[in-house]
Amino acid sequence: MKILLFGKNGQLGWELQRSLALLGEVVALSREDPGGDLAQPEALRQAVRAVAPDVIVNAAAYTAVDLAEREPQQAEAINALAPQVLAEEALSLDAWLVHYSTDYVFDGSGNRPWREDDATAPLSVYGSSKLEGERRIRASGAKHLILRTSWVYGAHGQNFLKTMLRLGTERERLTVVDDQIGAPTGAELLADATAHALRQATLGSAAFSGLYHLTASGEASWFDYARHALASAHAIDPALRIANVEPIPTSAYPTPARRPLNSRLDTSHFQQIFGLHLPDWRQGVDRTVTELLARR
Ligand SMILES: NC(=O)C1=CN([C@@H]2O[C@H](COP(=O)(O)OP(=O)(O)OC[C@H]3O[C@@H](n4cnc5c(N)ncnc54)[C@H](OP(=O)(O)O)[C@@H]3O)[C@@H](O)[C@H]2O)C=CC1
Ligand SMILES: Cc1cn([C@H]2C[C@H](O)[C@@H](COP(=O)(O)OP(=O)(O)O[C@H]3O[C@@H](C)C(=O)[C@@H](O)[C@H]3O)O2)c(=O)[nH]c1=O
Ligand SMILES: [Mg+2]
Repeated sequence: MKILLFGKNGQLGWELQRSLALLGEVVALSREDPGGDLAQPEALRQAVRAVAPDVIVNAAAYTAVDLAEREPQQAEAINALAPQVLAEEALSLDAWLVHYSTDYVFDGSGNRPWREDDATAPLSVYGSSKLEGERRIRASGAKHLILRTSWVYGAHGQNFLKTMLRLGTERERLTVVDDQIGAPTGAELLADATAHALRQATLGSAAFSGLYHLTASGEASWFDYARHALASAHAIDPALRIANVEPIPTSAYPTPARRPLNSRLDTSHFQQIFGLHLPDWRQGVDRTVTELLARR
């Protein structure tokens, strides 16, 4: 099996290079490689045709949530138009397309975990552009796995966990929002779960094609997450001085983009269809904190 991976240097792309290698030959591209730039649809199309993969995995995206409010066209080009091109090419090759989406497609109302068929209503440009990418893939007729995830972190790349470990060891005091609730999800878990699901889908049938929610289990506010990460770091290295983390409402942390309050995703469909267990979010956070501290 031949797999074409886009966005190989992102948090998730990095981990996918490892996980996908067990499934077949992986051709991995970054934005710098010819045909690897999602903002150049014609070159992208030619790259897919030249490789003629059995599976396309798209880990590239425009992920700068606040900046997207000022760059809606760039966000749309990368998060919506490029996925459509990939889907068109997947259809003509009869290949699978694996793509990722986000909790930010929801408006964050209520407190029940969102199911795949719940109504979407993004609050941000990033969320709208990701939703449009989903729609275009679903409309294409290509076999696809669209995996909606949330709050991704990893040892490779930039994320909230690394920011908290940095600020939390530089400052005396950190204030973090406690009214946005979701599930921190490790890029490692996401990549491994993708490979397991993809193996079943490719050995199985087009009946696996669809939209799935895929996150770690349990729930946390950003405040819970920050506090847990710093406590975990302190448990590993008691000599580390860590900030006092204080809860604040979203209203006390103004940002250009609005973010959902309820970002909980119901993953029971994914767990049931693919027979996979999703561990509690703390497990991956603890492992990554350990890895990051060992690197110092
Ligand atoms: N991060 C998160 O919290 C969440 C992410 N997701 C989704 O998961 C997927 C993976 O995200 P994640 O790994 O965390 O994101 P990252 O921001 O870590 O990685 C995204 C990658 O896409 C690359 N990229 C950006 N623009 C282009 C372009 N024009 N052409 C080619 N590559 C480009 C980036 O390259 P460069 O570094 O050069 O910009 C980067 O390597 C995305 O679909 C994202 O929307 C969903 C929920 C949460
Ligand atoms: C740095 C910082 C952030 N915050 C808040 C702001 C925000 O509400 C929340 C998280 O901040 P970030 O900017 O890291 O989060 P953000 O970039 O919005 O993260 C999102 O990225 C995209 C790509 C996704 O798809 C989402 O699932 C989600 O992970 O924490 C604090 O309250 N205190 C702080 O010191
Ligand atoms: Mg961010």
